[in-house]
This record gives sequence, C-alpha cells and structure tokens, in this order.
Amino acid sequence: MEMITLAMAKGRIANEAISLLENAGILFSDFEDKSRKLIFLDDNRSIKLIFVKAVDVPTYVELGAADIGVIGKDIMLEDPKDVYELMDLGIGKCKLSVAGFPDKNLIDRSQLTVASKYPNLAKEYFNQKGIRTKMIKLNGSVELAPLISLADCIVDIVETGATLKENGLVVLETITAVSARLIVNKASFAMKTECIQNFISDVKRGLEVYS
Ligand SMILES: Nc1ncnc2c1ncn2[C@@H]1O[C@H](COP(=O)(O)OP(=O)(O)OP(=O)(O)O)[C@@H](O)[C@H]1O
Ligand SMILES: O=P(O)(O)OC[C@H]1O[C@H](OP(=O)(O)OP(=O)(O)O)[C@H](O)[C@@H]1O
Repeated sequence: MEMITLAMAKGRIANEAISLLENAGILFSDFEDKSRKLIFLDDNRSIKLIFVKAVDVPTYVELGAADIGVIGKDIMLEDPKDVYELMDLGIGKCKLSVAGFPDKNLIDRSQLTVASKYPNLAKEYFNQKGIRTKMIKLNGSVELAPLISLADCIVDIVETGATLKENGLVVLETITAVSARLIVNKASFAMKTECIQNFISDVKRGLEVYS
C-alpha cells in the first residue's frame, strides 16, 4: 500500500491529534512526547508522521513534501496556501482576539500600533473597520507589547484567558474562532485518492469517538 506523509507541529496540537488518530485506529506506538525524533511510522507502516514547525506545515503540504497536514486555522488565515482544507478536526480550539488594557477605547481611534504574530490578518481586520495600523510583527510573548508601551493593543490567540489576566489585559474584540484543520496537497489528492479518502474516513470515525 502507498504511504501517506502527514505533517504536524510538536506540542499541543500533536498530542491531541495523535489521540484522535488512536481513536481512528491509527497507532503511533513509538511516539514519545519528549523525543527529539522528527519522523515516526504508524504501527501499520502506512503513515509517515513528520514533525515540522507549525507555520511551516502548510508549506510542506503545498510543495508536496507532505501529502496531508494538521494545522491551526490561524496559520491558514495569516498566510493562505494553495492546498485543500478538507476537515475541521475540532482540536486546538481557541479564539483570535484583539486584546489590550480594559480602559482603552480603540474603536474611536483612527490609527493604532498593533503587535501580533499575525500581521496580515490583524492589518486586514483593522482596515475593514477603517482603522489604519502600524503593525509590529512579534514571534511570542505578544502580551508584553502593551505593558511596555510597544503597542496600543495586540492580536493573539486566547484559550483560557490566563495569559491575558495575569498581565492585566482583556479581550477587546473577538476576531474569529480557531481550530485545527486537515489540509491536503492537491496533486496527492488526485494521485493517492483512495489512500487519502480511507485516511479521512478513519479520522471521521475517530472524531465521532473522540468527541
Ligand atoms: N493556548 C492555546 N490553546 C489552544 N490552541 C492554541 C493555543 N495557542 C495556540 N494554539 C493553536 O495551536 C497551534 C500551534 O500552537 P503552538 O503554540 O504549538 O505553536 P507555535 O506557538 O507557533 O509554536 P512554537 O512554540 O514552536 O513557536 C496554533 O497555531 C493555534 O492554532
Ligand atoms: O489564553 P491562554 O490559555 O493563556 O493561551 C493563550 C496563550 O497561548 C499562546 O501562547 P504560547 O503558549 O504558544 O506561547 P508564545 O508566547 O510563545 O506564543 C498564545 O500566543 C497566548 O499567549
């Protein structure tokens, strides 16, 4: 049988995705969360799991280095790629939000300095509201930016809200809900149709058990 290459990022999404695959009968018995290994085969040797950085997952899939990927919708919105987005996996749930100090009325402002890991998405969001932005692209600890007057507000992921709370910030606006998606390389979908369809049916079944 043909092998499918599946790309995902280590960390929170991988742990949930591997449990979901287990429910679908796709077992990665060799997988260890703490391992530094980057490639794992499933027990049936039909899926090759490769670990890449989250923002690189769509690139691997677009270029065909992976047939399938599991990736947060946030990453797809920030940097859309030419791939099929076939399924909402319902894991990695969080919200993309505008956050800042509770007393800031941002709606009245005509120009804002915004810090974010998602500069394209954030710029478009404020543009649609007629607010001009100076975007500051950060790669982590985004909540720090308003605290040290680097930005008026941030656009970032909020899950429990603990990071905002501990830093004296609040959600000012919710942009969109986010969850992990299954994306597929277009040529792979045409050439490995049966394999990929079988994988998707397994995952759908796994989702029913998982949820
Ligand atoms: N706190 C969170 N709760 C739930 N899902 C989250 C949370 N933070 C991020 N995510 C989702 O999980 C995906 C991967 O997040 P993760 O933190 O593992 O990646 P990253 O921060 O880009 O990676 P790295 O830690 O390597 O910089 C995000 O793109 C988003 O869809
Ligand atoms: O609402 P919460 O449950 O607190 O989760 C939100 C936090 O999780 C993510 O950060 P991550 O852990 O990826 O760290 P980072 O600062 O390196 O991006 C996100 O960027 C927020 O900072």
